[in-house]
Amino acid sequence: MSERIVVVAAALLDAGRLLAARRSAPPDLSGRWELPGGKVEPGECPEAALVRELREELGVSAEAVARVPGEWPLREPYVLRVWTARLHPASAAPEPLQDHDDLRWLTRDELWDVDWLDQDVPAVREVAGLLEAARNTAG
Ligand SMILES: Nc1nc2c([nH]c(=O)n2[C@H]2C[C@H](O)[C@@H](COP(=O)(O)OP(=O)(O)OP(=O)(O)O)O2)c(=O)[nH]1
Repeated sequence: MSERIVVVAAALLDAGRLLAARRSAPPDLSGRWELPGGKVEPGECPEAALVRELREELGVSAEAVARVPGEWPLREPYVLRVWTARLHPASAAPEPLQDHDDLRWLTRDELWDVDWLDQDVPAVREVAGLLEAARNTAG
């Protein structure tokens, strides 16, 4: 039986918009859009991994807010878990420093304008529900 490796990804939210990142590698994923993140290292807690990946990949200072319910299989042995996250007030703006070549802040109505990785679609659907609920609460 193979060990599962958790990939943590951020639904980084700001003013009702979600950050989408376009992968620049590897070739089979490049050009497709994902939630930024990466593999949890041995002994690391998932929220810390998320903060580390966001710093390395986007140059931001951010924090995990809440787990998005669900877990989605990626290619073996990886599984995807998603947290909502927010930028700290003093954070730099995200830049595609590593693994990505473009970033977009998407409103609820723009969420499906990018070509998400197939395996990310169920996770993005969950996040869409959260954005919808937030919009309804905000009136
Ligand atoms: N970060 C991220 N990875 C995803 C998503 N969807 C998806 O299939 N993946 C895959 C791509 C990779 O095979 C794996 C995570 O790899 P990564 O390259 O982001 O992880 P990492 O930063 O820890 O990379 P490395 O240290 O191995 O170079 O999960 C997603 O939404 N976010």
